[in-house]
Amino acid sequence: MTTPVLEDIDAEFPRPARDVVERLAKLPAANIGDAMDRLGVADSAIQAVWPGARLAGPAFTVWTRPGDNQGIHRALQAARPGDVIVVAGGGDESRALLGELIGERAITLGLAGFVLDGAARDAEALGEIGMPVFARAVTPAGPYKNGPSRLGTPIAFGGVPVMPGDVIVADSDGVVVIPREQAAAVADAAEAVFADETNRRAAIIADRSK
Ligand SMILES: O=C([O-])CC(=O)C(=O)O
Ligand SMILES: [Mg+2]
Repeated sequence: MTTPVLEDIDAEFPRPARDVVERLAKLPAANIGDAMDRLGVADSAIQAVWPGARLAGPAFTVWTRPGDNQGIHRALQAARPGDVIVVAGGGDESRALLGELIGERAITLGLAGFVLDGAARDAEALGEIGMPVFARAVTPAGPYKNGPSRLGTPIAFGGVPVMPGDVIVADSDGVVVIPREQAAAVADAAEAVFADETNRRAAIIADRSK
């Protein structure tokens, strides 16, 4: 399989409408999962590496050899502001694929954040700079940088298929993947779930004081 050249990925990257991403960004991942028949939820072992991290944006997909971050360095040259870099890293927990240096570069580029089917490091510093990162583990062990890697291809992420341009939403419950073609319909359905749960919660609280 050949690797598409970076310029082609940037030109052809099928990103979703920005307003749909903004609507999904306001919703809990749990409500979005419920709105997709409770599917599209990545492995629950993939969690925020600092408390309160959340992100939403179009997926810029990376496949990498486990424990190797060449693909992330390449992605930093091709991703656009607002993108979420989604890394299929084989579930490796032994080597951190990124830390605060890559986090700082992502801030410069205006990226929304990273979700890793692999590990991260420098978790405290990532929290201090406010760069959202979701990972399977944290470890001080650093990555190799030799590849191979692939950008902009379909990947499996935490057991969920991800195409470039699918919408990623992640919060303190974990990571959900919304297929790009369904994003507007899922936003409608998830807003309805959120409204219903808000009303039911208010009713539970009202009952308490009776
Ligand atoms: O050294 C690396 O490639 C990963 C790392 O810790 C950083 O990005 O800060
Ligand atoms: Mg570091």
